[in-house]
Amino acid sequence: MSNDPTNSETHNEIIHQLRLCILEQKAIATFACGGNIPIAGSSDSSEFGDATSRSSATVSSRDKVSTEPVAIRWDSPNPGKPIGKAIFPLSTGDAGLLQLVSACTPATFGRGNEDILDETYRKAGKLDTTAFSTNFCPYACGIIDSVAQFLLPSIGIAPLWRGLRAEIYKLNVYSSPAGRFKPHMDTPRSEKQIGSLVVCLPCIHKGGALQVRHKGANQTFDWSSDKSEAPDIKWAAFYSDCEHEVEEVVSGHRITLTYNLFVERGPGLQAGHSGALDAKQLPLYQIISQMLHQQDFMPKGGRLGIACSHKYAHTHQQSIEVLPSALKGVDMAVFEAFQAHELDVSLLPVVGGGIFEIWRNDLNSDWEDEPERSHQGDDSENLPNTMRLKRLEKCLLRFDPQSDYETFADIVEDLGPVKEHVEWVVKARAEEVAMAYAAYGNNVSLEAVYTSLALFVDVPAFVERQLSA
Ligand SMILES: O=C(O)CCC(=O)C(=O)O
Ligand SMILES: [Fe+2]
Repeated sequence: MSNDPTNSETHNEIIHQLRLCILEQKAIATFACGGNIPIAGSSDSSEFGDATSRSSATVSSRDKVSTEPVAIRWDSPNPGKPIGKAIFPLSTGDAGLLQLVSACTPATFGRGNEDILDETYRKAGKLDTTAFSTNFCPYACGIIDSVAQFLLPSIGIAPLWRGLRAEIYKLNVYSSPAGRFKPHMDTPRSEKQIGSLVVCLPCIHKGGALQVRHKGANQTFDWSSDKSEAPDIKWAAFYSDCEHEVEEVVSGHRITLTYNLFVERGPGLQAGHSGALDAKQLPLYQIISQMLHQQDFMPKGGRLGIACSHKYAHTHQQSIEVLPSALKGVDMAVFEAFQAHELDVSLLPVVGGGIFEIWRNDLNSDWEDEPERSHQGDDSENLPNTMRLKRLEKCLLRFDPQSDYETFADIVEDLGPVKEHVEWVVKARAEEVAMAYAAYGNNVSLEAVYTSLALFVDVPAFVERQLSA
């Protein structure tokens, strides 16, 4: 047996169990959900709206959920008729439909830091929110409540920012032939953005399935419809760091409203009683309990590292404020399971190029207070960690004109590794590490970029552990 207690068999077995449990949670975690809402009056439609999780479980509402026909009004280029109007469901050939389609302008997308119009990558029409209005409300028909349940489950730590707010973003039309949007991530518009919602208005079309992917798993939302079906509204929501694409539309027009989803302070959570889920029921909770009870597991204490499954929108000022409440799905579950044992858990950006380096800091500490120093020459190895984080934050703002760094490798080379021992339970894959801004986004954003985070758990020495359960 090894003399080094951190390499004991028990230690290794516990790390192994933790890893298996976290990976299993990641593999079954929800990253997208969707449903349908009948239009009031189309009584032969399925009676209830439903929301479908990744495991295909169907959640039906007891109360009939339906919505009024959806009106869209838009600024029309026709001087004789400056406001256009269409009421959905619409049928192919409807004059209002053709006017709406022709009022749209071509939709662009973000590639690197450029706004691109390339119809081989994205062929769609768009109206900005300044150019249209609608009576459709995703709150009134229960979509936002369903999305919050699937994508923002609240557990026990009384996060203040666990409400969900939807902000309408665009009206899009994907028409045959060739309407499509190839793989991309949705560009975050602030550090509070957690997801995207797409609402498909009833208009007959074929093709145009939305594919959403995360960690090798795929969910398909195919809203093709024909005359034999009662018209309804279809919707899907997903974490916006998930890669997704709209396949080619082969006939008709696929008309959507898109919304950005933000975490906000939620009423009811402020009192600290979210209560929806019990952290003690999380599978990971028991394994952590066993871990803490083992005398030869980190007897002198130590630090565990667990790479997050999702990427997070990062801005200079506010990301510190919103995390951990903006944690997505499985990342929140892992966070909660450790927090429920009253362990210190911090969330830090992870940077690496083959090796993994951590820019260590307590995100709550005021690193802006650190005195400025000159960083010339090779002094960067000696920088205090607070300075490293400060400089990293600057670099993460890729569009910051002050930043001298051209590539991520430059930053790593300049700042050098932080030599702190971390026992990695789950490592980030090299290609996922650091400034994981999407090469293809649905827009160019100067406000926020995606970054990779890891959870770091400080395990106290055995004699200091508070062993309850
Ligand atoms: O229409 C859809 O299903 C998704 C559209 C999309 O990905 C986007 O607008 O960014
Ligand atoms: Fe998108």
